[in-house]
Amino acid sequence: MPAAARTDDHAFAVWAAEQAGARLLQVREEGLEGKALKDAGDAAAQELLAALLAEHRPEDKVLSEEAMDDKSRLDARRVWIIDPLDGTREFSEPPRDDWAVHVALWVDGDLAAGAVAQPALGETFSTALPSVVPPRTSERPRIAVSRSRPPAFVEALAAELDAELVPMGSAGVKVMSVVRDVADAYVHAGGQYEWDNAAPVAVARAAGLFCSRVDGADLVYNKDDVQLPDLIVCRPELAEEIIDFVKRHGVG
Ligand SMILES: Nc1ncnc2c1ncn2[C@@H]1O[C@H](COP(=O)(O)O)[C@@H](OP(=O)(O)O)[C@H]1O
Ligand SMILES: [Mg+2]
Repeated sequence: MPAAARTDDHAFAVWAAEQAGARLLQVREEGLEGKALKDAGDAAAQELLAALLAEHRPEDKVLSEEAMDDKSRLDARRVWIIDPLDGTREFSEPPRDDWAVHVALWVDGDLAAGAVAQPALGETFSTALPSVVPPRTSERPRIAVSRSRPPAFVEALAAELDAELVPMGSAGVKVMSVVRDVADAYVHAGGQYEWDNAAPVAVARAAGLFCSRVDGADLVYNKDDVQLPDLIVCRPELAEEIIDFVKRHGVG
């Protein structure tokens, strides 16, 4: 473990996400396919992250997609919100690289640190070294959407903004696509959970991107109900138009 990760939560998030990412790359080499590969990936990454958190941050609570929800987190000051494998479907389709490991830390009411590892891309984005979003390379806005379940309203939004849709897997990968100038916005509705977007939003905010619910409200984490069904992450100049569209048309 790097010395900084002992005391620095940003560095710990990066290290833990990369450890789980390395484990997932190994699992992908074990000859499994389909559901067996998905299940093995979810289990291996969960086991590794749970062990690292128990050993190195024993006082903290954890909210994970792959573990029972321990409600004592609601009275805690520090809660790690993790998705050991986001984009499980794409993980099971090698050599796709649109899957990720999410590690976020929530402290006293808001996200305080986060890392999103994209192991098959060899990249980790984090609050340890906030990303600098490159200048926009596309004149037409590009909107990242779910590859397997794109929300219907995003097509109408794209038509209004004269935008192009860029389908890909994983919420973390879609948020990082905005950080990387592969897309200019990620707009989602219809279902998601805190672990799907906590670490990505921590990273995107640190990079200066706009992040909110689709109606412009704040994203709130470590709630009793962990559903967080919709969000926008975009270049700041696109936020008003997107929220305005949702106010006029809804997300139905
Ligand atoms: N309508 C929905 N309801 C619940 N979860 C959803 C959802 N749409 C997307 N997600 C979750 O968000 C993540 C990204 O999905 P997508 O690739 O379709 O954009 C996936 O996480 P997991 O892969 O961790 O299950 C997926 O389960
Ligand atoms: Mg997920």
